[in-house]
Amino acid sequence: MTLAQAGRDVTLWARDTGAVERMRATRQAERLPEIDLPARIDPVSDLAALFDCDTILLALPAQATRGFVTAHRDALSGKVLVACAKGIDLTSLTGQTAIIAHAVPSATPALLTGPSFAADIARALPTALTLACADEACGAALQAALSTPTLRLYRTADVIGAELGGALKNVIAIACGACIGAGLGDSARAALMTRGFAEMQRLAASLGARPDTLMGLSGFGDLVLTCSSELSRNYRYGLALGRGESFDSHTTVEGAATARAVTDLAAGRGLDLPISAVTARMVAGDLTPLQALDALINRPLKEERE
Ligand SMILES: NC(=O)C1=CN([C@@H]2O[C@H](COP(=O)(O)OP(=O)(O)OC[C@H]3O[C@@H](n4cnc5c(N)ncnc54)[C@H](OP(=O)(O)O)[C@@H]3O)[C@@H](O)[C@H]2O)C=CC1
Ligand SMILES: O=C(CO)COP(=O)(O)O
Repeated sequence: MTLAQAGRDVTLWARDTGAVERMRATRQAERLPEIDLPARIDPVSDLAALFDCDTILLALPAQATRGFVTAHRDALSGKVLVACAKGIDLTSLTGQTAIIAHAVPSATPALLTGPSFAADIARALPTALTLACADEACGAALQAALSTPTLRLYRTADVIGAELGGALKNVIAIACGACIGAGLGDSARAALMTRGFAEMQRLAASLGARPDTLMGLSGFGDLVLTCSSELSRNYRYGLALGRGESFDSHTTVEGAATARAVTDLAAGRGLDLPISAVTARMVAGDLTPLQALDALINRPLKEERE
């Protein structure tokens, strides 16, 4: 939307042919109601039109990326593939760019991440994001190509740090939602955000991320947004857990699978990540929010820096 508003031509592929036909007819997308699609967006359901593009932004749910890039590895060969999903793949326990590099070694993987709700960007509200690419020349070219008058991109070569920030904050957002949903208060949420951020930094460091990346838009920035806004699906899912309510199982809640992946990664590295661990157990239905609180608050006392 923002690229087309800025005068660039965009091909928008989706697998649902009915949804594509409705987009072409109404010039609106069902996921972004009441916002008109600019004329420069061309909605298509034909994969050949997608594969005509040299640069492709992949905005599938994180657990679907591996299947998609593997199924289309030949057609994606040599492309610049920009992952937009925020999650750790449960099968490989890797981030989105590693999945792309594994499935399509000739492609250049990159990542677009940071604090942003799709509806805000589509409405041309000001937004700042992180563009991560290990290939610095390609990263600079993408930064220029994808920035618009309302979307300001910052660049980094620390892809691991950027993707871990975006993935891990979703787990903490579920915990924060559960905290508020269970009536535990804003002070408790601030504690969860802060100690959750410490867990994000600990895991990211052990996987080779640069500490300053976690302090940026893709880490701290997105954590703040997702743990405090009811526009976030991860936060709303947590709210439902906290209130003991059901939640629409068709809604994409990336932190649910990533909480499990984080538990596996932490176990393999001997890391203690208690908030992520109880969140994974809440998501699995093994722990109520009050049992999770009990497990966290009664842990042995320690220094804050540990
Ligand atoms: N929405 C937002 O504000 C933001 C989202 N993101 C991230 O973007 C990613 C996608 O989120 P979002 O777009 O909101 O999710 P949605 O659930 O709204 O949309 C996912 C889209 O992916 C399609 N899809 C799912 N599986 C496949 C598949 N195997 N092959 C092809 N298409 C598939 C769905 O198609 P169908 O309708 O046919 O199921 C749907 O069009 C997530 O990782 C999210 O964290 C990041 C920042 C902001
Ligand atoms: O990543 C997002 C905001 O930056 C979107 O958050 P949700 O997936 O929780 O809706």
